[in-house]
Amino acid sequence: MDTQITFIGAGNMASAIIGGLTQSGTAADSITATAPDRDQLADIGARLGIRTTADNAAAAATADVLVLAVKPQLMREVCQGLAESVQQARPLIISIAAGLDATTIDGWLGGGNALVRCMPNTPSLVGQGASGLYANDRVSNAQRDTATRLMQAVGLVEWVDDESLLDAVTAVSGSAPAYFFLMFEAMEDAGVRLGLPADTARRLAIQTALGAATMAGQSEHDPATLKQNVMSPGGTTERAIATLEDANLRRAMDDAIQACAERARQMAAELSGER
Ligand SMILES: NC(=O)C1=CN([C@@H]2O[C@H](COP(=O)(O)OP(=O)(O)OC[C@H]3O[C@@H](n4cnc5c(N)ncnc54)[C@H](OP(=O)(O)O)[C@@H]3O)[C@@H](O)[C@H]2O)C=CC1
Ligand SMILES: O=C(O)[C@@H]1CCC=N1
Repeated sequence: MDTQITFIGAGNMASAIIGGLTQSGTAADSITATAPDRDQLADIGARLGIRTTADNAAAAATADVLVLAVKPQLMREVCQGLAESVQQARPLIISIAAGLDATTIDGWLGGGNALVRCMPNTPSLVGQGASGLYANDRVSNAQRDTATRLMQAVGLVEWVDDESLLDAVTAVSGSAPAYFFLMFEAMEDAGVRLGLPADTARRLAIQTALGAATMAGQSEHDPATLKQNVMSPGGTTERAIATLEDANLRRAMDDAIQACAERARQMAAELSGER
């Protein structure tokens, strides 16, 4: 029988991963998702063909892999409701919650669990996700492979040995699709100011990002060299890049990424106090 995967929570991130999994060949009937809202469940069930239920404990009882995908603020209550099933079935737990540390979640689940913390991102929906993973010391090599296979089905997987680095992963990839979406908004607005139709400006900006990302991923050159290759001396790009450097884009990006990681640490401190 296929590995049974249960998602507790069927929101943005869970549906992005589930959508990516079903598109990459995972059998829909091996996936179950739970949520309190039956309309939301009916929608995701109809869209993705997966099993759905509002009964968290029952869904956990039959899981080989249990993905915790609720908001961090709800995690304590949800885990405590799952503890009995988890203690009996002993699935591999994968938490995708920002901030919350493995020991806290394991404690809420009654302790002694093999637990992987994963920080994914929403491009998982189109098979272009990027996830950072950390395993606690109860996770076997076979379970590590299971977690790798699961998340590799929806994109890039990078393991970290130090759990605190997941806050950096959150800042550099988990939250980062939003940084690029902000950039697309800004580029579209600027293109419109120059007279382009909005949809043309949007398509050009998005395709350029896709092209630049694909090129940077495949090239033997680093991003600084690729950037230099676009900049003809005295030309247009040089002027644009100088403007961005003068506006201190690097500093703004560094501030944003440090603030994001700091917020993840803050959330962990706030929420683990409830242990
Ligand atoms: N969004 C993102 O880009 C990323 C999110 N994450 C993490 O993923 C987790 C989920 O975030 P996101 O998907 O954005 O949040 P959403 O609010 O979109 O999804 C949360 C889901 O949990 C459901 N839910 C609420 N209460 C319960 C309950 N008691 N039992 C079962 N399900 C419940 C919600 O249902 P309802 O809508 O009815 O309340 C909803 O389906 C968070 O911990 C976040 O830190 C990690 C990486 C990226
Ligand atoms: O904004 C958040 O808290 C979540 C975690 C990473 C992306 N979204």
